[in-house]
Amino acid sequence: MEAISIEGVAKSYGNVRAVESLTLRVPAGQVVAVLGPNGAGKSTTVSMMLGLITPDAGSVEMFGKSPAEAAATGYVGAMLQDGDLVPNLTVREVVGFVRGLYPDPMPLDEVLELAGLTDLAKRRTGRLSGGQAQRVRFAMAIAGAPKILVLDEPTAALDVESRRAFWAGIRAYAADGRTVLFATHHLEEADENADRVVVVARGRIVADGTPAEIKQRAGGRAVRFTLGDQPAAGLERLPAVSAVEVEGEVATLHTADPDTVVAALYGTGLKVRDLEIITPALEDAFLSLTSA
Ligand SMILES: Nc1ncnc2c1ncn2[C@@H]1O[C@H](COP(=O)(O)OP(=O)(O)OP(=O)(O)O)[C@@H](O)[C@H]1O
Repeated sequence: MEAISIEGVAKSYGNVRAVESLTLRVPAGQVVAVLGPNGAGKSTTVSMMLGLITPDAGSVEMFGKSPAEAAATGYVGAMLQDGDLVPNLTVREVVGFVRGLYPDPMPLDEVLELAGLTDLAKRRTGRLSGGQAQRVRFAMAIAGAPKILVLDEPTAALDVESRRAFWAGIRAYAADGRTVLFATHHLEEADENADRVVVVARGRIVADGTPAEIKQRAGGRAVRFTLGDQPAAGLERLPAVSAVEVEGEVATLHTADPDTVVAALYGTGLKVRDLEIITPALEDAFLSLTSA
């Protein structure tokens, strides 16, 4: 049975189509990144998975249960973008309280350890930094030992150091065969932490694969050289070229096969200077996938 089964869900707000007929099946034990730019429909999808929003069409099941049943039985734990913490309780009290709501929770000390909160257990939550408060939200999400953990842009408020610690905690949690789905708009975060990346744009899935496949699909490599004042016309028709960009005197030919492009380029009669083969930055690759 799939851990998460999202079948043809759709959601509009007035005339904004936030999610359009999205289907996603996640086997148990997979760590999936839902990657997309702002407004792509990630939060709406996550909210439908958790039963916080009812889809206009389609259905969601977690291990065969409805979102409401999955939440009630502790199958799913969630960390959303916001959510206030009760300020006058200690970290240990807050996490302990949430833990007490579940039928088969994780030992409290283990939760605090995984979330990096052991040393902060006696601190009142009103006195935590933004990053520390985010760790408490993570602890609350895993306290019930959910089989499925859903996180909506979990590191948005964290600095680099806290991000690293945070992802180490998630990976440790997932290592026990648990299923994790997280939304992010950082390709690097998806690349480093997910087994599978589902790219969402304008409410639809535009790519789905391993991080390596996604990078490959996003254009792979590029051949860059100084074109000077020679005409760029015709470069896009060279074999294996998927796209051409010219900026000032520099031309960039996107391709999955740079060797073929270089060979063809020398056959054009153009004067090619400063030739290099580059791997475009991950963010550029992501943009090329998500822009219409
Ligand atoms: N409550 C709402 N009322 C009206 N429109 C909404 C509402 N929530 C979301 N939208 C719109 O639906 C679309 C998808 O939004 P959603 O929050 O799901 O995207 P997202 O990918 O999570 O974006 P972000 O990364 O900015 O959180 C956007 O156009 C957004 O403006």
